[in-house]
Amino acid sequence: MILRVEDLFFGYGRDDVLAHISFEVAAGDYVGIIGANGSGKSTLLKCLAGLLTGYRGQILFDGQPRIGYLPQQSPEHRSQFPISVEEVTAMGILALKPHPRIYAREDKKRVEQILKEFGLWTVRKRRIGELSGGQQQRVHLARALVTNPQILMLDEPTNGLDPSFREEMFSILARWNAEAKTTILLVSHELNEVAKYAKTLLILHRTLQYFGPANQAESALKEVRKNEIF
Ligand SMILES: Nc1ncnc2c1ncn2[C@@H]1O[C@H](COP(=O)(O)OP(=O)(O)OP(=O)(O)O)[C@@H](O)[C@H]1O
Repeated sequence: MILRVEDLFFGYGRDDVLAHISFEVAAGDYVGIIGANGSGKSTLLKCLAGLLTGYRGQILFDGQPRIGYLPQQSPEHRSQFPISVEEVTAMGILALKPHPRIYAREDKKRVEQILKEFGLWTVRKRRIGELSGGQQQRVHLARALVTNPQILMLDEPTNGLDPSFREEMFSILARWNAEAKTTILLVSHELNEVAKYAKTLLILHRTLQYFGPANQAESALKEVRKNEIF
């Protein structure tokens, strides 16, 4: 068990967006989080990533795992910030360091390694905003993975990407899950891909509708499809 959630409640205002959420994630699992628009998926992920406080209930990790987080981005929010691919990736490492944030030789090596792995080495000096949407998302993923996190949380990472980049994103995640044993929590609307790659499904609609093996989620998935919430 790497993560346990016990009777989680969260509301932005008076009404709860999440209620009575309890589940346990085993180390090395790949959890697909699905549900209708507004069902609380991003909110749940932000609570788990430590970005939202003020929830009730418990979110317990085994030890202090490094967490990689990829926020939701829409194509119209692509970065115009004048920062290079290499700098964005290095920020993944620097963000974890205490002040003063010294960029050591081994950090530079690690950044080089991940940029090469993600096919970004040749564009490392380019401003991130000059890249295609798919390439930008690859940079964000490299930034989230450069510290070898034990848990990777992603909020609709294929949003706005064309099918070839979508497929690439799903296979990169599957490879990290299989080889590096990275535990993955993925919010996605790509129901077919999630059902194909995730080992566990979490279906949310303010409360937990289903949490269990993806290959036994047939009737829960039928319900989701019947209600045309995708
Ligand atoms: N910062 C916020 N302040 C107030 N309400 C919010 C905020 N963020 C989300 N909400 C509300 O909380 C509810 C759940 O939103 P959330 O973004 O978690 O859903 P979601 O399942 O991720 O939706 P989508 O699939 O559309 O991304 C929605 O009713 C939304 O309007």
